Amino acid sequence: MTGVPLMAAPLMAAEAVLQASGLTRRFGGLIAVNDVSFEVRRGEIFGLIGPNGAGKTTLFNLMTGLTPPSSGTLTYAGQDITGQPPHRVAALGIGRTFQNIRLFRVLSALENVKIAQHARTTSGLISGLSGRDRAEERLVTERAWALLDLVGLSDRAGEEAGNFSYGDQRRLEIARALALQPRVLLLDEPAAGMNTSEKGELTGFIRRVRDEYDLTVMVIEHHVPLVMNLCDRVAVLNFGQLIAVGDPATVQRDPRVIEAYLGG
Ligand SMILES: Nc1ncnc2c1ncn2[C@@H]1O[C@H](COP(=O)(O)OP(=O)(O)OP(=O)(O)O)[C@@H](O)[C@H]1O
Repeated sequence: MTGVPLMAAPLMAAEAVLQASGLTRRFGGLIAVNDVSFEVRRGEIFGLIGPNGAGKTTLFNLMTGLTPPSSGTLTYAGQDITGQPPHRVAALGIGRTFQNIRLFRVLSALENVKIAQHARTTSGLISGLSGRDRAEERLVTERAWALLDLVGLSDRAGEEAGNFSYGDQRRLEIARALALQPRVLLLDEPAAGMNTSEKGELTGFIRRVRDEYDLTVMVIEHHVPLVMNLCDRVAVLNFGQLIAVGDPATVQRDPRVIEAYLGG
């Protein structure tokens, strides 16, 4: 995988955007992700569920370059991106949020989104913050407002991110991830810490973001009813192995899935 420039290729409808083939990750004697193969199709919302420690976050880390696989391959829009570092994976169009919120808590919502965008602009973070390139800075600010508007936080743009509720922080994280203009968005437990009404709004919100940005979405979520309602297809991991993939109704009836969740 050296010397070949990776280009973001145009995606066709109904094609596989992401393809994992035999993805495996060992940590010493533990196999956290074990020979996992699946594909995510363009435009779908693809859920990833499984009991604690099943390997879901490790799989996201493999897909975003944070953790290199022990074996197996990952293809994005027809290109082999196995083992690419996180910044290249992000530049190719795979964005993500994290289970543990990673906002700059003392910066405003607007500044958080602007900083994320500077990862993509020529002026960069430092000159962006000092306002050196004014034309680009104006564009970055306009885009940041548009993203805050999309996630319903434009009326709180000046507030420190650390003061926001979990729900608002998670929506701000999504705005930050979108600032990198991804085609695929991986959401790691977006409902974690949300109250009931925030959870209730999440399904409509994620669908709206998917539609407006023409995204493919992959989501890890523990709240099974939410996943079943939100996702077009669902994959289930158990002890690192993929035990089911399919539409929510079929997966929910699968005896291996029932056993994994209820312990037989
Ligand atoms: N860096 C690491 N070093 C060693 N073991 C790890 C590492 N990362 C994950 N693991 C182990 O791999 C297994 C899968 O962990 P992972 O966090 O991917 O599961 P998960 O399905 O996301 O769990 P949860 O739902 O609790 O977040 C666990 O046994 C975990 O302890």
